[in-house]
Amino acid sequence: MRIYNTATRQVEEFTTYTPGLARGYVCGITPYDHVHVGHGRVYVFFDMFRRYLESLGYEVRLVVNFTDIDDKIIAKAREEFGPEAYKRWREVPERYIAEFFEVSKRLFIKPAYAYPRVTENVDDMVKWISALVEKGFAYVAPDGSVYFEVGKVPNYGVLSRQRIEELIAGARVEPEPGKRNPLDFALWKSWSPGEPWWNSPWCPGRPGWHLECVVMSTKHLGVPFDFHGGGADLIFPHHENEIAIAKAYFGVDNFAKYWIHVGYLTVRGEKMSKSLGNVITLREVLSKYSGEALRLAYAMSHYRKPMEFSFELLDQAEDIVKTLYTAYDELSQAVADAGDADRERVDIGNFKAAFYSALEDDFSTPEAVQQLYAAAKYIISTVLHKVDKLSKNTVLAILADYVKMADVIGVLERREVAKEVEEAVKALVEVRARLRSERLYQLADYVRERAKALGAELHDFGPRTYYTIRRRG
Ligand SMILES: Nc1ncnc2c1ncn2[C@@H]1O[C@H](COP(=O)(O)OP(=O)(O)OP(=O)(O)O)[C@@H](O)[C@H]1O
Ligand SMILES: [Zn+2]
Repeated sequence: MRIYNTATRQVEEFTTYTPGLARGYVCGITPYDHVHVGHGRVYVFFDMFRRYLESLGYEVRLVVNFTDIDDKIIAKAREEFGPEAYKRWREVPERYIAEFFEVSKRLFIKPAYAYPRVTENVDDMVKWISALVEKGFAYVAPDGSVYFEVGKVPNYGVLSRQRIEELIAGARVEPEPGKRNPLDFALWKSWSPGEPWWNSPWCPGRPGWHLECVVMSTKHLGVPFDFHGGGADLIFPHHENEIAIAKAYFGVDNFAKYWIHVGYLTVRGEKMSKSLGNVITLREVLSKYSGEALRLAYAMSHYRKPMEFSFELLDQAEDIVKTLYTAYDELSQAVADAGDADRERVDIGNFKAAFYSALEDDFSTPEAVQQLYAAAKYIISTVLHKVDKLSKNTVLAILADYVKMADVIGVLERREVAKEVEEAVKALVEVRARLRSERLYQLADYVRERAKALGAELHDFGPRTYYTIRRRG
């Protein structure tokens, strides 16, 4: 398969350092407020990418961190707890990390290999900084902060394709007292009154963001590893600076082979973000729509393009989810009506081929979703009508191919239905069949209406009746 690599600005063949194993790191949230639909786009993308790699046979180790100490967290704690902030600040990240896990579950995001937190890795970070100072890549400022000296690494700017001179001229980074060069960035930030702090050889303080991600990723994944990603806003300076640190520390050219960046989720063309005040939280969306509908909505845009969020898009996606379940439920029931031999040729091979080749080509989920949806509609319009002319093996093979595709996108995650519900609906189907055989059509229709009101839709295929059960929650 081929994927776009920000480091080379090219769509490249994806191969891993260790055959059969894919190791990746995604920059996690700064847990100082509710997770929003923009964040969701990044984590759902990497979950689909992971599922796709798994479908190709890879073992995937995906690490997602939490930046659980940061200026924004401190500010939020002060706002909430006033003078108590110094003691209670940890409640802020704890609350939003819990929320992240809650919505991840409802979005059917598979658990990561590890979820490292900055506050649990400060000792390692201090060791790294000492080594970087010793190697001459970092210096201690008068206030005890430690800065990384960007000019000491060759090719700074490789990822964002910028030259140091241009960056300085562009004045995109504010000069700060204590820095030798405005592009230098803090590896260790000295403590200010009222802030949380950790001990270090230089001064009490806390680590800097760029260092944190290099330490945590390489700790869990080794060096070099296969892919590193996040939202497109992280290319510069965050990922650029991660690369510079790793280059200095390990002497490797690039500590991750593929750099994968997800485009912005926008509202009226603007990036959804806290600072712009146009945030829609995942909790809000997931109180009205299924996690599967949101996954489909994300998948309907190519990951590198901006995606305009709307509730109409979610309505549309929810309808698709319903069709996907109808095809799954009814095809599962139809297996029992299939015979021993195929008297007709029916398969979903063309949808399957197009589905996988779309993903193979820079992960084109919009095309893949179309193929999955087309397969569902074909199952409903054609396969279900012909099951009595097909062998069980054929029907089972179609079902298996269909489910495998759905598993990559992460839909049909609620396919298990409680046995009691299933039995109750079956009983209604039987009663209705009896009524029809006794020509009591009005009563038969009544049963169907009641079943529908309770969340079970009955569909007739000649003498056979299949049903789909509405998923809740
Ligand atoms: N609107 C968005 N579209 C796509 N990705 C986003 C969006 N907002 C944030 N991200 C990504 O989500 C991940 C977590 O981001 P982080 O917690 O740093 O939030 P943030 O960018 O500060 O968002 P906000 O400004 O809304 O607080 C990052 O990879 C970031 O690039
Ligand atoms: Zn990061």
